Amino acid sequence: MTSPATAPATPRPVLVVDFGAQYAQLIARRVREAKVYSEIVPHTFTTEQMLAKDPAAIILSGGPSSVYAAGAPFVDPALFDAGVPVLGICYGFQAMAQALGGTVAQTGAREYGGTEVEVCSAGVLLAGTPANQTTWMSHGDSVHSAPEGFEVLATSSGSPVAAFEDAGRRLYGVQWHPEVKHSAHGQAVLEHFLYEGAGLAPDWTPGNVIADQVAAIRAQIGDARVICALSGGVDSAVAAALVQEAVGDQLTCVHVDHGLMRAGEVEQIENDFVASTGVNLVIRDEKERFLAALDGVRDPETKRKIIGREFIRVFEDAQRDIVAEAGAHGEQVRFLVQGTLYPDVVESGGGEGAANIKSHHNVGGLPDDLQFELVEPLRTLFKDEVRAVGRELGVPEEIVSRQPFPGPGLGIRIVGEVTAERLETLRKADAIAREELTRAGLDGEIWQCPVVLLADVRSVGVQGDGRTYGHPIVLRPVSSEDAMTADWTRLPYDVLSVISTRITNEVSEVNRVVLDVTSKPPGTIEWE
Ligand SMILES: Nc1ncnc2c1ncn2[C@@H]1O[C@H](COP(=O)(O)OP(=O)(O)OP(=O)(O)O)[C@@H](O)[C@H]1O
Ligand SMILES: O=c1[nH]c(=O)c2[nH+]cn([C@@H]3O[C@H](COP(=O)(O)O)[C@@H](O)[C@H]3O)c2[nH]1
Ligand SMILES: NC(=O)CC[C@H](N)C(=O)O
Ligand SMILES: [Mg+2]
Repeated sequence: MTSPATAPATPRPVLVVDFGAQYAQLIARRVREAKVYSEIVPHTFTTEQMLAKDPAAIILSGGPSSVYAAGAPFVDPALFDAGVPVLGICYGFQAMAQALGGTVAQTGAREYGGTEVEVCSAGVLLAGTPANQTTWMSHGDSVHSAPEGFEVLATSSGSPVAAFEDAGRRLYGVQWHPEVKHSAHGQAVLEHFLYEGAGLAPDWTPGNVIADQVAAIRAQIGDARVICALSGGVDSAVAAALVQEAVGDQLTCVHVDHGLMRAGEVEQIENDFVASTGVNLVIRDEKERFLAALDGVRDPETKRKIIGREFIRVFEDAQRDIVAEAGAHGEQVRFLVQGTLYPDVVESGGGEGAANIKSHHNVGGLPDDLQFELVEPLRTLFKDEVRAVGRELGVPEEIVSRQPFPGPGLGIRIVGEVTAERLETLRKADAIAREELTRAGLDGEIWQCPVVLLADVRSVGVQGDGRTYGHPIVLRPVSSEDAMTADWTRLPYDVLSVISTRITNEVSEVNRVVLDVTSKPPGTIEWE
């Protein structure tokens, strides 16, 4: 092994080959967490292009295709003869099996979410992990027989071969997603591949994100003025802090009060946020504008696109006002800072070949005629990495540890048309749920808890001996590491009971409260 003194400045990367996975970036990140340097490359890279990067190992990601379908991305079998250790995950595992002479087919038993696997031989990959373990799967195809020379390590009810390895050739594969925290021993599996399988040492520590970003922001913005879209949430607060660190008072933050915020939120930003961060903040009251733009709209993607477009129109107005205030010599504000994170990009179909699940207002929902140059210092990071950066920058803990709240706000938590009355109904129900969860001391356990109004659904109830025909409220408490996957939070029944009773007593339009017990996948966190 190379001694530190002679180690090259840029270590040999572990390449993550992206087959259009929702989780490719997550794989890279788990590798970085294991203190091994990692980069993502598209599956369109040829074997020569990959080998030109002198990879220390290669990980083949999952993906939406079926390996046996016409035109599906495939792995050049020559890759497996290059002497580079390879780990295949889900689609990558199936592609590897097929390329080396194994068989892949649909079993008819699809496995989504938590799945039990039975270890038949731990090998290198599963060494030291339990004989029965819960993994996170998301697949419809399975490997039926392993290629010659491979040992089968595990099986599940829907996967005759759920993991295999050929330790001699340093080739490994798993049907489940070890990069996902819900796979009980996922990180151990990755580390076994990296340390034992590929013989790598945990000697790469991430560079100083803050120093790098501050330098990059200075280079991008120079001495120009910049506005930051500030929601009061974690991401934009940390993005604003980074930009403030880089260019100081060239920055003005703009918060859009679109009428889709929860009870008390705008006041909180106006008072607490400014007091604790000292940012220069403009709040724009745009409630009427957003309600008018959403009038009659029921389709979730249309709502998202409208909200994304109106956000930008408001920032354009804000920049005109800032210029006007600066007088005749005021220059245009060309730069717009957004707290975009990597999951927003992936879910908007921004990852190589990844499917568009929903257009996040700040990515896929942006209008085509966008005039601003975007400054997005957090675009490759995940939430917990952003929180770490925020703490390092001294952003107050009550902001850094806040639960996420989506930019389109309650607009995508009303299933059906958004109206002022429905917003009021949802705001009341949401305030009750939040108050009771906080009172029960559960905020730290929950990633977030969307409260959703099924405005187009009505059901019969009985209240005060009379018939009611009201709307249901859905509680969607989830636990998650990074919002890429999630599980429903097992809240205590007595807390659920108090929330249900209070909502049906205090919010007259609601006569039923239901609990969403779906993991992600297959559900997403928000309903729209
Ligand atoms: N009401 C708003 N006013 C101004 N900008 C907003 C508003 N809502 C969202 N944004 C912008 O859109 C970005 C994405 O929103 P998102 O909710 O993902 O991030 P956040 O609010 O900063 O953090 P969190 O995920 O913790 O809620 C924000 O970082 C911010 O730049
Ligand atoms: O700023 C945002 N703009 C959006 O358009 C948006 N849509 C979803 N979310 C948040 O993203 C995370 C993942 O949500 P989903 O599982 O619903 O995709 C969850 O934390 C959601 O609250 C959004 N945030
Ligand atoms: N998540 C994946 O990689 C899925 C692989 C393949 N599309 C299947 O359904 O089996
Ligand atoms: Mg937010």
